Amino acid sequence: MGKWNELGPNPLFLSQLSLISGTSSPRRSSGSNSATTCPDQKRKKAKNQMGDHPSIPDVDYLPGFHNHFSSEAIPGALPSGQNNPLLCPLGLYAEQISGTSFTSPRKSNLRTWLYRIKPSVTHEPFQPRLPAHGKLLSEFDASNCCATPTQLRWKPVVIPDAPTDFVDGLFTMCGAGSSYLRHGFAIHMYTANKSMDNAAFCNADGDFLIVPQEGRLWITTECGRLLVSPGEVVVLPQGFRFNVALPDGPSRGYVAEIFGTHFQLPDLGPIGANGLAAPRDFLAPKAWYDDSSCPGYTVIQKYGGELFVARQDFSPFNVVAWHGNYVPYKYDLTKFCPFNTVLMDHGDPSVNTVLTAPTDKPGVALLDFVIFPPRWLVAEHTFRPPYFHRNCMSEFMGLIHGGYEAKADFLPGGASLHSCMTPHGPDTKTFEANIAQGNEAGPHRIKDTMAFMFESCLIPRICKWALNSPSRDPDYYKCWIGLRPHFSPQSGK
Ligand SMILES: O=C(O)Cc1cc(O)ccc1O
Ligand SMILES: [Fe+2]
Repeated sequence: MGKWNELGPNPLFLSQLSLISGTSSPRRSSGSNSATTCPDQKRKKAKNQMGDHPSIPDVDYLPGFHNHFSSEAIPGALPSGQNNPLLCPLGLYAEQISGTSFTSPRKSNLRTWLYRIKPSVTHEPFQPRLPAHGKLLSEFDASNCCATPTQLRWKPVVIPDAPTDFVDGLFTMCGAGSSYLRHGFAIHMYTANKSMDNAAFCNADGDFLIVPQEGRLWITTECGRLLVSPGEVVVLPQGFRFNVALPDGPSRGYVAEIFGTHFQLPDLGPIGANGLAAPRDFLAPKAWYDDSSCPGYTVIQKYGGELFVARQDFSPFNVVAWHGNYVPYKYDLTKFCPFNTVLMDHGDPSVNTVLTAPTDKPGVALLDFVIFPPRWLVAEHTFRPPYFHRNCMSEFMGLIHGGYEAKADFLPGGASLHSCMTPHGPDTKTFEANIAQGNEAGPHRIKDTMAFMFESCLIPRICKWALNSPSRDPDYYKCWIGLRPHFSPQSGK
């Protein structure tokens, strides 16, 4: 038996893993900034009162995109007038986290100053995490992946019954480039059912954009805490340590990872100064800290696609105050303000870009995050669903809930990949249904849906386990086979 079954981890492997790593019960933080011992006992009590999953306190956020924020869990914890005084207020340590090179132009420079109880460096040496995870990649070449131009679709991956946390439940689907060379992307998915125990994850390779599809994520970061529900997305920038707890248990979702750049808001061009995703709808956490000493806490670092662990005796979420513009943030997709045609023709999907990770070529994205939200379709004498097309960019799609306007059989939690120049478009059912409506179709509101696309200028290589997965739909191509000629040279139209 292998370490993994279908696209997820093998239960036997996971139980061995938790024995080896010595983790036991899900870890929640002490909550209020005062504990001096490991908060496991407190957490277990809270957990029993709440049933199987952690309770979520009310949290509020700082609005704005890439703003220069300041946040203090204790008033006066931020030094005034300088970043690293000889003695910081409250006896804290000053630590900077850089998201861009020190010398990046000011308009793209990202960094944050963290004021913490102990500095991050206070840990034992990193060791390879054993047994090897085996299903995460950040280098994509012919040795570990396959290339195929065929249209690919996957059914929703079953969430395992065996205890699986966010890290063990992550698996790469496809990607291109290299985290070492700071250019590329990876698309992962996750299925999980339990909170991370006494552990934080830290991705040295790139930024994660997480799209939960089932189950909320209660994410503790060094800047504070975020509750992320399906329908919202969260960006965890390169280098931040975070813990993912699952208040609803079974969880599934998608992750786009980008190497060498960060997400930004798209330019709006002729749309003007407003529209699409508004900066004020992006929410960063407020400072929150956990001063527990906690023997056996592990930091799991993804570095060059491999996982390493380091032990320390305290919670890494010990930042009492911070200021800067390099922060985790979340965004509620229902806040998106879509623009589109008001007369004819189907506009290109780029008009629905929420966030873009640029390359050095103007207008060419390493990775665009595009959504297909509820909206009115009003175009006259127009085929309204997505057109048939071949795109020089590659398109990975997922569905959070509802149906997708181009595909009758695309399921929430499923995925599809149409790579560079691979033909695709509406399936036979969608095409025939729209043609049958004729030119008289009135305004139509697309409702109760949220599909999305990760679109990249790089050609993705596909992980072997994704290609061979039982979740893959071998009959996907049949959705177009029924398209028949409507050609009628005598009709004049
Ligand atoms: O292929 C897809 O379904 C995504 C898509 C949607 C759309 O409205 C236009 C082009 C496109 O690639
Ligand atoms: Fe497409």
